[in-house]
Amino acid sequence: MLGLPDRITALLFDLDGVLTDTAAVHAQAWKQTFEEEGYTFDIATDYVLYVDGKAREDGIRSFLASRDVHPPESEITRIGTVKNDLVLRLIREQGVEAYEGSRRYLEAAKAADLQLALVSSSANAEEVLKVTGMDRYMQERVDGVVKRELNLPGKPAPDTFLEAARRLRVEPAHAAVFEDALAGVQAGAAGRFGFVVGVNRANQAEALKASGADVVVDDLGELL
Ligand SMILES: O=P(O)(O)OC[C@H]1O[C@@H](O)[C@H](O)[C@@H](O)[C@@H]1O
Repeated sequence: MLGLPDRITALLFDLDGVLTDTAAVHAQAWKQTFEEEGYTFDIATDYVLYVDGKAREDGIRSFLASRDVHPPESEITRIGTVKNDLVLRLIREQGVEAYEGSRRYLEAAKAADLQLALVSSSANAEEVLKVTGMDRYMQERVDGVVKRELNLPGKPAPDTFLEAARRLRVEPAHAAVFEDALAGVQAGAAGRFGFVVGVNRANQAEALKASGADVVVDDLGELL
């Protein structure tokens, strides 16, 4: 059913790039922020490898470490605030669109009585989910704010996905993970979830497979 093995009863969705087109906005905001800080920043490599899918501070730490820069926490927080102000401004200016295929998929999953949860690294997930009206599909939300409150390690660690499964009272083996970021697919594989769907929005089907995706699609509508 829905392109998933029969054992799957719960679906855990990433947000930016899986349900909404906000991944590109985040990438653009990170590029502008790091370039203003004096670094070269390539979306196809730097964003994909070091920042995509990770919590804000983890992304900053990981990108700067790739340049052998290891700043104090105050500096990480400062850069994070600059980027967040920018991404919120871009989102306000450009608006947020939910992918039509994803909306249809959520609708079908609800109709099939599957359990649904959102698992996003973003501290802005609640707002983004709400403006698209997709919050009504989700029984649970483990986002960047919850991650901070519970002090959970972020993606590529599996902990945020495991927390969502725990809240839905489902074993990881019976839950499927939907992710567009390499760090997110790695988290799904590390948590031994029953199925990992890689959503290829950035021409990286092979890398998603190599990171642990069981199947790779360009759009969730393909699974219907
Ligand atoms: O800075 P935020 O909104 O808390 O988001 C953190 C991360 O959230 C992820 O969903 C995005 O893929 C990243 O690009 C982003 O950096």
